[in-house]
Amino acid sequence: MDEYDEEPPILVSEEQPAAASATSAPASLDDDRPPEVKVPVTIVTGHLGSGKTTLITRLLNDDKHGKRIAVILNEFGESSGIDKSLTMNKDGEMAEEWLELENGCLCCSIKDAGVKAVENLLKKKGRFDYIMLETTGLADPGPIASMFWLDDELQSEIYLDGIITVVDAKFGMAQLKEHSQDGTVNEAVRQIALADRIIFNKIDIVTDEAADELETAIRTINGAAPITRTTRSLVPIEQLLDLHCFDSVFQDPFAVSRKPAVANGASNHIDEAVGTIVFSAPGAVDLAKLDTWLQCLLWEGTLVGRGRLQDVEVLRLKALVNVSGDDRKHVVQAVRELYDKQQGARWENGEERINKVVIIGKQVKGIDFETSFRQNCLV
Ligand SMILES: Nc1nc2c(ncn2[C@@H]2O[C@H](COP(=O)(O)OP(=O)(O)OP(=O)(O)O)[C@@H](O)[C@H]2O)c(=O)[nH]1
Repeated sequence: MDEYDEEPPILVSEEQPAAASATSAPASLDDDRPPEVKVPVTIVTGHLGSGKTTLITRLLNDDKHGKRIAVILNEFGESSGIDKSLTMNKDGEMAEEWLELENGCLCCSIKDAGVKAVENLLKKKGRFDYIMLETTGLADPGPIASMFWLDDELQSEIYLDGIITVVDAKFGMAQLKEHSQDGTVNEAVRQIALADRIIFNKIDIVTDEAADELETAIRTINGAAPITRTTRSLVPIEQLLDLHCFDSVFQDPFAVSRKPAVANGASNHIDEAVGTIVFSAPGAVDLAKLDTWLQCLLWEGTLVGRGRLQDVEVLRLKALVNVSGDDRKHVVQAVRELYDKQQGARWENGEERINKVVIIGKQVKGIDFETSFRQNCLV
């Protein structure tokens, strides 16, 4: 694979001064080693009891994938089939013990799936070739995802493959309807908004109508992530691992987003404010203009040519862009105010060079991002 060997991706964050950030920030694929050397990390998130541990346990017990997966679990669920909690509290410090399974997989249960756990895991590099990281049910996966962009050491060793969100078919609707005390987007909605793939689990205990209603609500929030209905988180491995959601061209979100977003007013009681905007625009993008556009949107909350966006909060942005003078596709990924640009594969001969943008966030509906993009990002 030589797609990533020419130009480092750009990483920027609000904390970094804008002038320094875009060119000098560490890049996730910017060293000399081919990307294959880096270990992929998949974040598995989802509300309490949705089936995350069930999903990961299946993967651990499956030896057909031929991977030595290292799993960081927040805690072992009853269903894990692993009857030993491996976290011990030594003098107030968390000590980790890694359990090696028969098929070579490694497993560790900790209270906090943060940088430290991954750093400790990397000391065992060579003994695994994939990392699954389960967040707690109430976690916002945004900061966890961005730690793989922000931490220099981590991102030279590993890359974020994707975020998988498990949704509970039985309680998912109630979880989406919960209103957070401070009026911010609740965690269940956030977890869906950030997902690259959605596992719609526990289908066995709901009616088709209830499942359809919830799927419509999910689709209203995130119109881009493919949804797979499952029982006991049973999902083909190729829908979980090696998705390259963050560093390659995403699957055509246009196909799923064209589905009708709302049926029977299904989403009327959930946090309606969160939705997905998808648009495409022909033409070539000027990278500097695109940076300005993204920074205004993600850092300042303004849309170039339109001014301040009242109450808008971008939770996730993905774009495939045709950069002027470059025969490779560029992929933009943002999780809240952090964004990352990377070169992808070459445009095929005869392929239509079109820019595609997906924006998932609060109060984004009805805003004309497309016109602003066309007028301010193209050469
Ligand atoms: N009926 C039914 N039960 C399921 C399904 N998937 C998981 N469960 C059960 O739901 C419970 C919670 O599953 P877990 O996999 O532990 O969920 P989790 O998301 O890891 O839970 P937390 O770690 O508490 O957030 C367990 O008792 C599972 O056996 C399903 O598809 N159908």
